[in-house]
Amino acid sequence: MEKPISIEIWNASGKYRVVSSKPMPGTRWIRLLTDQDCRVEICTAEKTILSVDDILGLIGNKCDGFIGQLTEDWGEVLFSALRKAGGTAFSNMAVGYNNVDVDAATKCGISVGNTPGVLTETTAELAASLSVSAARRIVEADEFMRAGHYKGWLPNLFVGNLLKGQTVGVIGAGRIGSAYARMMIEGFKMNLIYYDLYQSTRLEKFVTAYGEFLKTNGEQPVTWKRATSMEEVLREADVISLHPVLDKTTYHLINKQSLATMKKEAVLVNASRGPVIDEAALVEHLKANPMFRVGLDVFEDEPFMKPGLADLKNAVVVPHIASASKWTREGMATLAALNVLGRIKKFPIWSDSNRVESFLDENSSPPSACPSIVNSKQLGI
Ligand SMILES: NC(=O)C1=CN([C@@H]2O[C@H](COP(=O)(O)OP(=O)(O)OC[C@H]3O[C@@H](n4cnc5c(N)ncnc54)[C@H](O)[C@@H]3O)[C@@H](O)[C@H]2O)C=CC1
Ligand SMILES: O=C(O)C(=O)CO
Repeated sequence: MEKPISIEIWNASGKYRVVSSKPMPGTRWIRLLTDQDCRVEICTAEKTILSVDDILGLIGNKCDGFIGQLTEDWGEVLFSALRKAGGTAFSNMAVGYNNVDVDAATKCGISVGNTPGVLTETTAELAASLSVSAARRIVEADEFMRAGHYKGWLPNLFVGNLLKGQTVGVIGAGRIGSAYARMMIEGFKMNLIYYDLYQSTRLEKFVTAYGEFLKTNGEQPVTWKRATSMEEVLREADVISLHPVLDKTTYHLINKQSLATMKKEAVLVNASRGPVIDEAALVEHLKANPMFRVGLDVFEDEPFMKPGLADLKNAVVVPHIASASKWTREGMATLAALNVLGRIKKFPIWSDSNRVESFLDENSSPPSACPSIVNSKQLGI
C-alpha cells in the first residue's frame, strides 16, 4: 500500500488476531468474533482491490485468521505468510473461490472457507432480472424515457422477446443454476434444457411435478431435458444462463464458435465468473447480431469491460451485484467469520454446508462448527 494502512480495531485486548481485508455488512460478524476473544482488525483503506503486498502488510507478524475477498489473489505467498504469522484459518467472503489456490493453503495447513447456502436465491434472482431486462429491453427503454425521446405509444416501440412457452437453458445446474431454472419455469412457464456434469434429479422432479400441476389446471405443461452436450443447450434455448464454477474446464466456455451456435435472437446471461465468456468475441457477436442480447453481472477483466461493450445497446451490464441483498451480504459476512473462528477454536465441520440457517439466526448463538471449509478432507478436519 502506498499510504499507511488504515485499520479499524475491535476488542483490542482479544487473544486471537483476525483480520478482514474489507469492512463487511452488518455488525453481527464482528460481535461473534469479539465475544470469543478475538481482536478484529478491519482494513478501511479506500483502495478497492488490494494487492498481495497490501495483504502481506495486513497479515503482519501475528495473525490467527484472515477474511478475504474474491478480488484478491490468495496463493502460496499469502498462505505462507499467514502460516508464518501463526495463522491456520482463511475464508473468502464468497461461495466462488477461483481466486484461491486451495492446494497452497492445504500445504500450509490453512483451512479455506466459503459461503454457500446464503446467496443462492439472491444470485438467481439477479440472473432472472438480467434475463427479463435483456429480453424486454428495459434498460434501453429507461434511457430513452429519461432522455425525453418518448412521444407516445407506438406499435414498434421497444419490441422484445416473450418468455412464456420459450426454452430456458442452464449451463451449470448446481445450487444457483437450479434456483434460477425454477424461477424462470415457475415465473414464466418456460421449458428447461440444462447441461451439467451431474444429473440434477431434484430439478427434473420439480419440473415434472410442476408440469403435471399445470396440466391438471388446463394449462400447457412445462418440460425438461438434460442435454448431452453444451452445444445442444446453445442450439435449442431462447434464454441461456451460465452458472458453472470457473475452472480450466469452463474458461472461455462461451467463445466465438459457441456464440455462433446460438439463436440469432437468443438472450445470454452471466452471473457466474467473467472468464467463462470470451468477452472480446462476445462484443463482436453483439455488434454483428443486434437482436442477440446479453445480461452481464461479471466481466473477464473486472472492473474493466472489453472495448466496445459499454457502447452496445443490446447489452445490460451491472457491477457484480448478484449476491447484493442485505440479508445475503450480512449472512456471507457471518459465515466467513464463523469459518475462521471455528478453525481457530478447533470446532468440527458443519454437516451440510448448504443448510446454514442456524448460523444466521440473529436471536440465537450459532452452532459451534465451521459452516463450510472446502479443504477439510485434505486437512483431515
Ligand atoms: N455473480 C455473483 O455475484 C455470484 C457468482 N457466483 C458464481 O457462481 C458459481 C456457482 O455457484 P453455485 O451454484 O453455488 O455452485 P455449485 O457448485 O452448486 O454449482 C456449480 C455447477 O457447475 C457445474 N459444472 C462444473 N464444471 C462444469 C462444466 N464444465 N460444464 C457444466 N457444468 C459444470 C457443477 O457440476 C455444479 O453443478 C460460483 O462458483 C461463483 O463463481 C456465485 C455467487 C454470486
Ligand atoms: O459469492 C460469490 O462467488 C460472488 O461472486 C459474490 O457473491
